Amino acid sequence: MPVFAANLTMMFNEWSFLDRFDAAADAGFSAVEYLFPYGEKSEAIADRLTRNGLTQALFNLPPGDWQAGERGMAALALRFDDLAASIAKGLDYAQAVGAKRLHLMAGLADPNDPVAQKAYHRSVVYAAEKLSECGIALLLEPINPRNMPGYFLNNVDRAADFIQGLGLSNVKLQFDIYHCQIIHGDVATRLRQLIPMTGHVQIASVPSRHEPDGEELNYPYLFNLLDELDYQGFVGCEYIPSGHTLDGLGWFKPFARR
Ligand SMILES: O=C(O)C(=O)CO
Repeated sequence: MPVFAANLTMMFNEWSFLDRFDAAADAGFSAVEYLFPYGEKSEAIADRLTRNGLTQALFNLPPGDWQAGERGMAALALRFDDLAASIAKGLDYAQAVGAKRLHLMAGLADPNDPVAQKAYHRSVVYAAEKLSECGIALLLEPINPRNMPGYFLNNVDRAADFIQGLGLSNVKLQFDIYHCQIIHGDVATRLRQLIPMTGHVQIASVPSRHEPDGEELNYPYLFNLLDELDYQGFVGCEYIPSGHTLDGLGWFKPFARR
């Protein structure tokens, strides 16, 4: 049975950020993820996790200036020093909250630009080494160009080739089924091929990015497939509830911790 992590950036927005941990646990989740923890003290997050018996599945390393439109720095050759500092900050948080997976965002850059490709390679190798010293996996996530126009890592197959070519044991694919369906389709076949290198899965309906219980993907089939493939990681619920978060959790009832 998949283990679901509530995405506290998108779900439980009816509560303040720290109270979302309590709300997710009350709703039966045993794990959480979110984009960024950096607006809170790591001790406060660690306290919410402990009191609720929650596992911190994943979060993102700092992405540069998000408000100004940055979406990561890994492919930006001129931002390497900022990237190195951001990895140190992310690692401090990860160790405080016990996270074993961190997502490195690539940034906005042309995927065919050799300068960006070289910068991305350098950044990923550097980040992988720093994270491996702490026993943490580095996740790379292809994101569809409709949600994030101009994003460097916008193709699942290219990301998989890149990870395979690197051959670093702690670098893993973040397989967001929503993004994969929009970019390529053929999700089940890609899951079968790529599950050995997949360190985290995320879900949402397509095209609306709502609860995984309608529209063009058959999630019950895909959840069974993850079991059949013996996927041992978390499944992050990175979806925008279509109404109140709790009203949309019917799909989750059979999986909820009691
Ligand atoms: O936009 C997304 O899908 C992300 O997970 C960004 O980290």
